[in-house]
Amino acid sequence: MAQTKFDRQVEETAEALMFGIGRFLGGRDMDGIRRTDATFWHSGTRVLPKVEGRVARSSYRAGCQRLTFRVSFLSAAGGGNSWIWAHQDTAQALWEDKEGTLHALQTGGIGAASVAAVGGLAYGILTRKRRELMREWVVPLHQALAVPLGIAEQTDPRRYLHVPVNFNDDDAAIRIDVPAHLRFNEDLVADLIVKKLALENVSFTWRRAGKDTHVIVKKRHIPPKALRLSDPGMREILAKMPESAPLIGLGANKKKVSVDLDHDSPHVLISAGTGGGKSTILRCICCQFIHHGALAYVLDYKRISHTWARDVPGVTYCRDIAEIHDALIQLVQEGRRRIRLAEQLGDDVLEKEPWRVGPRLVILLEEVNATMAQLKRYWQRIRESGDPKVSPAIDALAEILFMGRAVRLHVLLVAQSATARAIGGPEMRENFATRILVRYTLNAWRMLVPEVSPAPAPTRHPGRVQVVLGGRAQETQVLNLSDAEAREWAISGVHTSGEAGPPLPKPPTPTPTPEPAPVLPAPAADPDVLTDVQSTTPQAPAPEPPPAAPLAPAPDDAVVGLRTAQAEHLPQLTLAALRWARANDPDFPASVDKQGTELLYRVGDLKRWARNRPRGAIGSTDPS
Ligand SMILES: Nc1ncnc2c1ncn2[C@@H]1O[C@H](COP(=O)(O)OP(=O)(O)OP(=O)(O)O)[C@@H](O)[C@H]1O
Repeated sequence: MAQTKFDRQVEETAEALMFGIGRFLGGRDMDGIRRTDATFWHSGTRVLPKVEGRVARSSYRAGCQRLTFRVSFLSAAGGGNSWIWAHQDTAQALWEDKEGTLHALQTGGIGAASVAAVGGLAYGILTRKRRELMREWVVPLHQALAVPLGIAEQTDPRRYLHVPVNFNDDDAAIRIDVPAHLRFNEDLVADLIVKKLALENVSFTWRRAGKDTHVIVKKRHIPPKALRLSDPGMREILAKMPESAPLIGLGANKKKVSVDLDHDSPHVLISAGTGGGKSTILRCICCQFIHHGALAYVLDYKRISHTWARDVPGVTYCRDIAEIHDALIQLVQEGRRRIRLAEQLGDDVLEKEPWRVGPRLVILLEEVNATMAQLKRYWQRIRESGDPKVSPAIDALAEILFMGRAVRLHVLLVAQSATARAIGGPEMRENFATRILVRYTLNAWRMLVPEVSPAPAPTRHPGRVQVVLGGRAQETQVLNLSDAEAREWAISGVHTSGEAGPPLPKPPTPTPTPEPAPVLPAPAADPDVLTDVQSTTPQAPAPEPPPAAPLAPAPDDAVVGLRTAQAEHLPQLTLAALRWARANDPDFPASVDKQGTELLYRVGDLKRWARNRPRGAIGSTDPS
């Protein structure tokens, strides 16, 4: 007898029901399509060939996990129904008192929404790094590896790319599950991993046997974990570094990493978040320059970043904004003088005797973001009608940065966030061919080092930095000199031994700025110091300057005892405070003469000390 249409429908429905129950119990996708290589007992790792469209995460779960979830869900739903059934009276009461129920639901809803919002925010913050890892490294790596490995592109990268958040740390291990058929080019895959994760000096350990095929990627030849002057051979390495190329630290394979100001880049940019080790880097570089006879200008608006440089011969420490302003203007004048001199000397002479333009001048500019803002504010305060709007000190810095290596003026600039605006425009950043980045964000990297992409993952390892030069980033462990070591290294060089190198000028004393300060402060206290720094005649490296005609001493050059100084120049301080400071403050100026038993001091020195002294600290000399 022929089957009726109704019979066929019944049969088809029964068949579909049977399959549905089978898929439900087998933990398979309910539409019957097998999308991943998951089995009942094992989770899947990749999407099967020819599967189209997005694959849900649940498709990767093992069948037994999905079955457990389904049964639990049904039990919960059944439980809800049975609660209503068992509590019919309560349910009815809620239904009858609709307003009360709605009110309770509203209040509860607001509470639940608040909890959800706070939870969502916390989740967002806690998973920020992981999301960044996925977006910046894991997904791009997957896009590069999918085809060479023969893995479907819809595959969830997390299933086979096991990349830890801090994968650039020394002991991190990256594991990549590869297809067991091994029909792929291992060299190509390894190359893509290195490129896409911006790795350097890594080892690959392949496991090819059996089902669990994978490769483990680890760093090898890592830079030293820490680097101190007391480490074996370090002093010798430091002593052998060329005068123009101080050591920054050691890279992988103990490779020396340095910056050559004569050949690589005349200026250096250091970009780091707070506590990233900026002062340590500057200390390390700067003390080596001073060791070789350079003059250093520390422009430190934070006042205490480089206590090691206190009283080191050849160092001018400018702490307050008036001093920094004056110093920059003085330095640009010196730069212009050197340009003229370089023109006279000609390239041939300079090639052989670059020191002819004068000793190397190294300018440490700390916290450029804050200092620039302060320089602007200072200029607005002291500027008079007819003066230019832009601070001449900011202009001076820009000019120095454009002066080039021949004038031997070098800026080591530190920025927490080296935005173009902070350092005076995007073109200014181009003057820093060498950039040292520490604890950077990816945005900072893209802004400062667009030529190196992708960015190497930052690490929190103390003293570990990326030194970028010529389109290449080198991971480097910075030499960590203590204050005492830096000081000792700085003063153990030509400044004190009087060895080779140009004769040392007296470091310029920036003009103390009276209130109101002068409009365009000339380097009044010592106007010719920088212009005296070097002979302008090619034949004589160290001629004695002709004896200058005696000048009437400027008011700040007057020499007085403490009592007179307090009464006439420092009325804001008490005599007791001055005496206390003389006994306790290491920055208190040295006496220049004696009258009977009374020590005499230069007025300018006392005024400068008074402006820079720590305020309000315990044991402060501040009378207020
Ligand atoms: N090369 C290094 N080796 C080991 N530890 C280092 C190194 N550089 C910095 N550190 C550690 O980081 C700390 C902060 O360093 P440093 O003072 O140089 O940072 P900073 O960026 O100047 O800080 P701040 O922003 O507070 O001025 C140091 O006390 C030290 O513990």
